[in-house]
Amino acid sequence: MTKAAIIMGSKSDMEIMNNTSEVLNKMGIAHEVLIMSAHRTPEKVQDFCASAREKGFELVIAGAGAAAHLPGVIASWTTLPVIGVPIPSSELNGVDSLYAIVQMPAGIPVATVAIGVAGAKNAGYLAAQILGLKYPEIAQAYDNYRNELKGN
Ligand SMILES: Nc1c(C(=O)O)ncn1[C@@H]1O[C@H](COP(=O)(O)O)[C@@H](O)[C@H]1O
Repeated sequence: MTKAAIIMGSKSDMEIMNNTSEVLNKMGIAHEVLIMSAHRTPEKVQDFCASAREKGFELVIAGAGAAAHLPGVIASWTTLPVIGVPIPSSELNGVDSLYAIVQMPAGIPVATVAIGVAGAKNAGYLAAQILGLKYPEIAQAYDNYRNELKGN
């Protein structure tokens, strides 16, 4: 059953956010990949958030670049946990998106990971750690991965 949503502000973010998909697949986490923008398609964001929990989503990973309001806006519309991935898509190379995503006001958190590919991968692993609290098979997949790392 689908547990996570990967959302990005533009299809131009896909190359980086594919890294999150790959990790979720490796961890056995069924997910949907969606494109929507707090700036360009605000109603789509609101509609998604309004029904996300009842559709079975348990966690949202949101990637955006430049003035990256998307993760914070999603966090404002839903109480599901939101992980934010800063995308280096502008002249400021993702520092703009990092600051936009990480500097949420108290009370409305977005769990912010590093800029770019490393952050996109870590968003997937963090999702596995969170969902692993409920699903033993996901916890096991993440443990297996960590044990693989020790072999390198
Ligand atoms: N930060 C946002 C939002 C948003 O926050 O709602 N919507 C699109 N974007 C970002 O704009 C960048 C450029 O997008 P285009 O390549 O489509 O011009 C992308 O990195 C996207 O995430």
